[in-house]
Amino acid sequence: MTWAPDGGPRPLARTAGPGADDEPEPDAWPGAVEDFGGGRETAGLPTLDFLRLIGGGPRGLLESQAEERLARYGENVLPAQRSVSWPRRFLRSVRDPFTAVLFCLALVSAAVTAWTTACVIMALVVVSCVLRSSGEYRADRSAAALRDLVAATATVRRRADAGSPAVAREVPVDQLVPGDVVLLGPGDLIPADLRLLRATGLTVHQAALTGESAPVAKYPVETPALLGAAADRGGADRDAWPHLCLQGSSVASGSGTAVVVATGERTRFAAGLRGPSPRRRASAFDRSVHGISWSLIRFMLLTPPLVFLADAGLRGRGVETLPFAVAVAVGLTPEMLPVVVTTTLARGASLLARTSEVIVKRLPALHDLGAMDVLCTDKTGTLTQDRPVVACHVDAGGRDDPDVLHWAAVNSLWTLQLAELPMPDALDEALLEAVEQRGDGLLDHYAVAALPFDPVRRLATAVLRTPGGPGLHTLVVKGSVEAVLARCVKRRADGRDGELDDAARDELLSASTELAEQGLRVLAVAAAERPAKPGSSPYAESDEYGLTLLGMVGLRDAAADTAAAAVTALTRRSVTVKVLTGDHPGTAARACRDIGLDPGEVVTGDTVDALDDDALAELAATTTVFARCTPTHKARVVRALRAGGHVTGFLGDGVNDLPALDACDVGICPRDATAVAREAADVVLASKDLTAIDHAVVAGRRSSANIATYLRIALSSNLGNVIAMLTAALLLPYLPMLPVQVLVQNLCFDAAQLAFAYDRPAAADLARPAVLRPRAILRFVTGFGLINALADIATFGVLALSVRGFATGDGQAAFQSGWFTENLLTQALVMVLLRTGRGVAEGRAPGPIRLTTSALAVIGILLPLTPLAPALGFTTLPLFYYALLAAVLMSYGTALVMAKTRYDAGPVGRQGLAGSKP
Ligand SMILES: Nc1ncnc2c1ncn2[C@@H]1O[C@H](COP(=O)(O)OP(=O)(O)OP(=O)(O)O)[C@@H](O)[C@H]1O
Repeated sequence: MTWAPDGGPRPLARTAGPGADDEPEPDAWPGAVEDFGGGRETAGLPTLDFLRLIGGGPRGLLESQAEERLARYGENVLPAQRSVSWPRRFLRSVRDPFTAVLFCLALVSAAVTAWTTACVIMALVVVSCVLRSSGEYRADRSAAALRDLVAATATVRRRADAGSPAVAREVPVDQLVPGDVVLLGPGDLIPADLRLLRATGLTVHQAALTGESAPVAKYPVETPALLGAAADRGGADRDAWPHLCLQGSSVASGSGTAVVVATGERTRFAAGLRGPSPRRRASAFDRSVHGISWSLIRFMLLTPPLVFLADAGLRGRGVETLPFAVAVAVGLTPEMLPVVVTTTLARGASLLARTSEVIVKRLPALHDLGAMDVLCTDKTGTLTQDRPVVACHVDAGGRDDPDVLHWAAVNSLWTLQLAELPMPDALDEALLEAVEQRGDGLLDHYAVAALPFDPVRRLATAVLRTPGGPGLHTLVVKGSVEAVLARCVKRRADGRDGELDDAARDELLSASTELAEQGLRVLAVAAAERPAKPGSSPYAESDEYGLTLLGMVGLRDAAADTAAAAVTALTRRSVTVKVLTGDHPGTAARACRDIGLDPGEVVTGDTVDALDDDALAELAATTTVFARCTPTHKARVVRALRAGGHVTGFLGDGVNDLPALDACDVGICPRDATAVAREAADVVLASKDLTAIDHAVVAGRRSSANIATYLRIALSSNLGNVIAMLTAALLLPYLPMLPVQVLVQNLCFDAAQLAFAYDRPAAADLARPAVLRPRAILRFVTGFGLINALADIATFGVLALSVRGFATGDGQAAFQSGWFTENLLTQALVMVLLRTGRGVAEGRAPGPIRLTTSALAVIGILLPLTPLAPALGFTTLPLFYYALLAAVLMSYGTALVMAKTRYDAGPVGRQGLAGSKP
């Protein structure tokens, strides 16, 4: 990394574009270019020619020009953010694997001319797709509305009219137009395709474009010779061109001023979106819900051939049983799972936004919040207020020395001034404020170059013209004690410079630890005077050597008001909180103690570097605080925790948290986080109150519990029915239910179960991480499926007693009607009794559940008595049957309650949704 004195056209230097003085008026350059796509010809033009071509200038557009261009080129919105049309939405839901399997089963039925079965299955497909697309439409709309609340903004320079000065102001990113001049600082998203006019130590993350994880240096290129070289290096690949910053990347460090060359769908990022979308890492949601779905689909596909073979082998039936076999497979399918999942998550997310101001940007993240058992968080700005106040300033001998504060503030002032950062860092602001209060003049110095703070190097440097020393430059460096000390050879104590031997270094390190243990953030300040470099040779990192340590500044940053309450609440919910910070181990440990979190033994980034992935996973499981972490360390710890089987969340607000936010299962950030953190996070906390995370966790668990309830009840009931149906099919000379009856029953049960999206789960389900584990669900389904099958088989007995001609074909319609009624009634019973939230504390079932279970029971009893009955092959039943059926239902209900009580007290039940690990 290099930087330059006195602003010349050099890499990473504060390099001036065409100055404000020689800037022609915008009207002299009519916006004549239709294609701002940054093609090679335009990107290869010298800056001034390019600005002329696009009708812009470094002082920014006039507001009227910006309006015109907005009308002409449209909003700066990516095609993927536009709303999806209804036909596309419908087609997308058809692509769901459950729907695809149903579709295949309908085709099989049509192939054997079982038209009624085929039609009913198709009706099921259409109902499920319509419900799913409309659910998704509502979910997308509310998610988009929620996302708008945290929409990104960009800092642009615009003028009210030709005579007015340029004013930097925030505009929503979608209002940016070609020719706008944008200011960039650390943590900013690159809001469109940009060409740099100036840059200071600018590096960008462009992993989304190139997959390259390390930040890449960017700088303006103006002279034809340099431009030619850059173009040759970059070739057709514009990501590699140093003077172009492309949408989809973000600022890692430094600052810059750039002109917008392409917006919306003309950006390179938008072009990439037209191809296959990049795969997101598999989250906890993908692993559980998708895992369960695929196990079921395999099971469903196996069922028709098995039923068909059993019927053919044991009863000698032929191809006529195929529609029945298909109907049984359909009966086994929880085809409403996607609808229940979407409705449950969307409802949870919108409730959360209304009640706790938590914005869930990606719906499955709500499930992942509920499943999260470890929350990693950074310290500054999340657990602390990020409003530091200077508490002390000492020289390298430990004596109070205002000069140290003075030089630290000089460094802050000039790194901010030269870097033209849109927003100052809180530490720099605190230093400047402290000096201002003392009435100390900082402008006696004139800086020639600066390298703003970089969280990886943990240093910021300003180069000043040495007052009264012509031909001399003074480097003023501030940063973490370790980073600064490593570049020092002397120390200044009591106004005198002395050698810095190993003993003195150790002494200084322990002095900084002492300050840190008092909860202070510590900055070391150093300086060096040396001959000025000639204008053409830029300063580089390698110039930060041979410094004299001036001393240290301690700053106090109080704990965030609600941090302690949030940690207590999360611990109570069995979520382990871990802190990953770039700060000093002592400061981190003290900050933890201040909020009631035992820091244990603090591990530093150096230790992380020394461990392989397995060893790190082991250490991460038992460590509470990782300090002196670079962004890469934070991401490695998060990945290690995930590899160790933990569903891991990350709460962070800065550019140094970006890799960790990308690596975790669910990324969370506060609303005033940097734009890039807001973009990367799945969940945004809109209020300052950190306990909102606890509310979000509860909402996630509630959603998962409701999805689990649906799965357990749908699958156990379906399994019981299928077992009983197969038994009956093998014993009876006719089918126990006509295919159409199986499908109607299935449709009614599916519709009733949509109410589970509105259920209120048991308090115990909200106390632990809610991971949907296929094995735990399967055990439940097998046990309760068998009880259900027994109830069905008992109904055979009842039917055998009450229906005349039961064993011969004469009683077929009555048998099938009786069994249909029993099926719907047992399903209603199961829905009420197997819900988790039916304890005294939870009160009555919510309205939608009461309504749909009642409707299910009423349809079960009345449908065989309605005019529709003959069309469906039903007939009326003797009253005696109903009396016996009541007895079966009572016994079944009692058996269910007893089994459920035993299950809840057993090892799997006690673990709640989590069950055993898959
Ligand atoms: N503006 C700055 N100028 C110079 N040094 C800084 C500046 N900001 C932070 N530092 C130093 O760099 C260290 C690491 O800072 P970094 O921003 O990576 O982490 P943090 O903000 O302290 O913690 P967290 O990771 O919890 O947000 C700090 O402890 C401090 O010594």
